[in-house]
Amino acid sequence: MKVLVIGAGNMGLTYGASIGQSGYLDKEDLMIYDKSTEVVEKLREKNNPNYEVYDDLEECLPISDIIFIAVKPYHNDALMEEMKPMMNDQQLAISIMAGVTIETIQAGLGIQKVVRAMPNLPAQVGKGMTSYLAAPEISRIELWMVEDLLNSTGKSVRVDSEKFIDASTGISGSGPAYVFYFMESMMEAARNMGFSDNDSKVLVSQTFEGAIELFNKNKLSPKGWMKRVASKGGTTQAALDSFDDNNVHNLIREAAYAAFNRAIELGKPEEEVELEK
Ligand SMILES: NC(=O)C1=CN([C@@H]2O[C@H](COP(=O)(O)OP(=O)(O)OC[C@H]3O[C@@H](n4cnc5c(N)ncnc54)[C@H](O)[C@@H]3O)[C@@H](O)[C@H]2O)C=CC1
Ligand SMILES: O=C(O)[C@@H]1CCC=N1
Repeated sequence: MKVLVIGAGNMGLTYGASIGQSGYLDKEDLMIYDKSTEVVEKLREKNNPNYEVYDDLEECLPISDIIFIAVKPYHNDALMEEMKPMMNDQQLAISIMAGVTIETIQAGLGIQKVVRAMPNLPAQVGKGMTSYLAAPEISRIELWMVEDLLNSTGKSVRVDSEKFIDASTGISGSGPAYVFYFMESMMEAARNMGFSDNDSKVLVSQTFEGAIELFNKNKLSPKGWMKRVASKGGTTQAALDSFDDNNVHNLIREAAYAAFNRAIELGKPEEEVELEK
């Protein structure tokens, strides 16, 4: 089996590295292609032992069995136009592009076997969360292979409609940025209180790490944990009351819905949406 990753950016390189390290494939069976000469040159300099780097789609696409599409959604139309004449109906495409529907990819590539997946950036450290949906034309055996590839980056959950891919984009896909937003705000508060940059970073990152570990080791809900931290009339309660007074809970929910809605918008035909290029 030969796997091709198209787009050697944040996510494409993550799949290259994770699948490569998983040992599923020999070096010549894992290929990465990018249309940017600069990106390809840099990658070749690094000489990764787990995959081959290509700068010509005609050399790598026709020989691939599974193709990851990891370019930005607004580059998809041009890419699919280039790919279509070289595709055959036995090939299987896995798209990780936000918003782009299975139907769009099937029509754009002229194939039926399409998986739409939504990973997230912690995939880079093997802690990714991916939701995915497979077209009915994909066999059970092919689905196992897809799952193995996706799970090389962390955990995955299979969903039964595209709505849940867009919804998970608003939760786990974009979610790491919400966590970083929170971290940035706490680090800024620490710096304002007089801590050095480094101490602010350690105070905040260890707090996040500890809280997540507690959460994962116990069945207590986040609300339950909040109660354990907060003493009656104490400091935590003062902070939580400030969150409530400022409606932070609803603001976070609204932000997640903004991402969900944007994912739906990205899936509409280009003329209906003003895309940022
Ligand atoms: N960054 C993230 O946290 C996540 C991104 N995604 C999705 O992953 C996709 C890729 O995102 P990133 O890796 O962040 O983007 P990126 O900008 O880091 O990488 C995209 C790469 O695609 C290449 N490219 C563009 N057009 C091409 C073409 N026609 N042929 C070959 N290569 C081409 C670019 O040169 C670039 O190296 C997006 O569709 C995004 O929606 C999904 C989940 C999380
Ligand atoms: O911001 C984006 O559109 C992509 C999808 C999820 C994370 N990054």
